[in-house]
Amino acid sequence: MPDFDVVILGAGSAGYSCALRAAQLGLSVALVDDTPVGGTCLHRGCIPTKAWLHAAEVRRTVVTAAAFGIAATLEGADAAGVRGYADSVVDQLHRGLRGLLAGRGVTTVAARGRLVTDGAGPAILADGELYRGGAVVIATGASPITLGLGIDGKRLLTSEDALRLDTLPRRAIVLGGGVIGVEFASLWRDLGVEVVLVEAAERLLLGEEPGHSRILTKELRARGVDVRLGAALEDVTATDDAVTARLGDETLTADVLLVAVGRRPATQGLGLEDAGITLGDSGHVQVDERLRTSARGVWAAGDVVAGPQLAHRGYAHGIFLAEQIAHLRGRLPVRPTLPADRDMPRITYSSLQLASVGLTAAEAGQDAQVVDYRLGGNGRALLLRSPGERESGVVRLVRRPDGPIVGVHLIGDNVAELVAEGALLVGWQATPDDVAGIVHAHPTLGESIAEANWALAGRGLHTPA
Ligand SMILES: Cc1cc2nc3c(=O)[nH]c(=O)nc-3n(C[C@H](O)[C@H](O)[C@H](O)COP(=O)(O)OP(=O)(O)OC[C@H]3O[C@@H](n4cnc5c(N)ncnc54)[C@H](O)[C@@H]3O)c2cc1C
Ligand SMILES: NC(=O)c1ccc[n+]([C@@H]2O[C@H](COP(=O)([O-])OP(=O)(O)OC[C@H]3O[C@@H](n4cnc5c(N)ncnc54)[C@H](O)[C@@H]3O)[C@@H](O)[C@H]2O)c1
Repeated sequence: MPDFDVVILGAGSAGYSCALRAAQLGLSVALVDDTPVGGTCLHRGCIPTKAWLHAAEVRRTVVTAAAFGIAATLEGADAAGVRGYADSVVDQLHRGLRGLLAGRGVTTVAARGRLVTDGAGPAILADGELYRGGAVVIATGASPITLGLGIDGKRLLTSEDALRLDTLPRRAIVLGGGVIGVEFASLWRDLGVEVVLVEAAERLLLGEEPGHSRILTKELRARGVDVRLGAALEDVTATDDAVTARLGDETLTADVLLVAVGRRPATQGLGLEDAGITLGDSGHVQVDERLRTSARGVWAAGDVVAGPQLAHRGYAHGIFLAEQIAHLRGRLPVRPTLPADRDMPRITYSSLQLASVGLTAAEAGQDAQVVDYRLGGNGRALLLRSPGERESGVVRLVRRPDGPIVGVHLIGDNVAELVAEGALLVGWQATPDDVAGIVHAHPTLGESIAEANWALAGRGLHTPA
């Protein structure tokens, strides 16, 4: 095999974005993965879960149609049908990605790989072939923590199994009230499943504003999810017929139990330590501020690097590394900048949705200025709720004293689409006065950001004096 400018191990969000950008900058690239290009996000994560969430929302729309004056009868929800819909979206994106990689001349290698180093520098060994790179990027992602629970894909599930079910469970236990647990609890409930959501901490979604966690918990409970906080499951047993688990004095019985207690970096068995790469206690690859590992010529990107595990962070890492490597080879005059983890927007696509970027009020400190604008005052937000549903949501802006906006925290229907404006406000370090003159169309959810800005600037329009 010829040498490449860049050899990338792992074709997920981080690896393939690095490949595409590097090829665009004129570098020769090999991309090694033993699964279809696109990684977790495309095949087992973001896209299929959002398809299931959307299908669940369609079912809920039918169930609540009468409240809008529309007569509709629900005949059922078909797991195979939802899977078919999810697969069709994944397939289309996968075909597009393969075409893009081929079109840019990226050499894709369908094989499991490992890092080797010798006197000639780093290389990836895959299928008995050595792919040597001027730069090697480790982007092998993460895999579910299973707590030794004996995942069987039928009764005891990871999120990947939950996306491949042939039939919907009647009853489900979801272990873990982080992003994956909350998204599955929400979508399964909307598909008619009885759900118990068990979280060890005292609230759901620990990284989010505590008040927003409370609103979400209340909303999930109102929709029938049995949310247990500060709770520990013991004695989990799966049989052919059911799964049981002890929760305090109670025994819970369900058709399936989803384990969603976090994901650990996939860094074992890759030859990393033999090649001189230092791993942290959590198994993450240790990198410096430019994503350099401790082995010369080897870089790391995405979920293998400690920090928020998000597809768009993977893209940001991949693009940054491609530009960094091109810069070092004199192909790009500008030295790129790595976006900070703090500026990564975060979204939980449950119903209600949570979306945020930047610092929470507590992180911003005691002297931070905080405004909460209730979406009950926003016409578009009210149109999206069924008549009679009380909680519309909240927009919270956090500002340094008379300084820039450092945090945007949203909860409500469809607020995920608003977080892009939040990312602009926080990323550009805008003050409320900087943006007070920008007109937002009516009636849109975006007006709620304008209202919250005006309130911070001391000139709220539709807010109490
Ligand atoms: C259920 C679920 C839902 C999610 N939803 C969202 C969401 O809505 N938004 C969001 O931003 N993030 C979401 N995520 C997180 C997101 O999927 C990850 O942050 C993202 O995929 C990380 O990209 P990556 O490139 O670092 O790793 P991955 O996408 O995991 O890619 C790593 C690749 O490396 C390959 N690989 C590993 N070892 C080897 C080896 N030895 N040889 C060859 N190939 C190897 C793997 O096969 C894989 O294809 C979700 C995750 C899950 C599990
Ligand atoms: N919409 C999105 O962006 C999205 C969607 C899904 C996943 N993801 C990414 O995937 C990663 C993994 O998600 P996750 O939800 O598995 O992990 P997580 O770390 O977000 O949440 C895990 C939760 O499980 C709880 N927990 C841990 N051990 C427990 C136990 N024994 N009993 C009960 N609760 C326990 C933790 O307190 C925590 O709240 C996340 O970091 C996230 O960034 C993102």
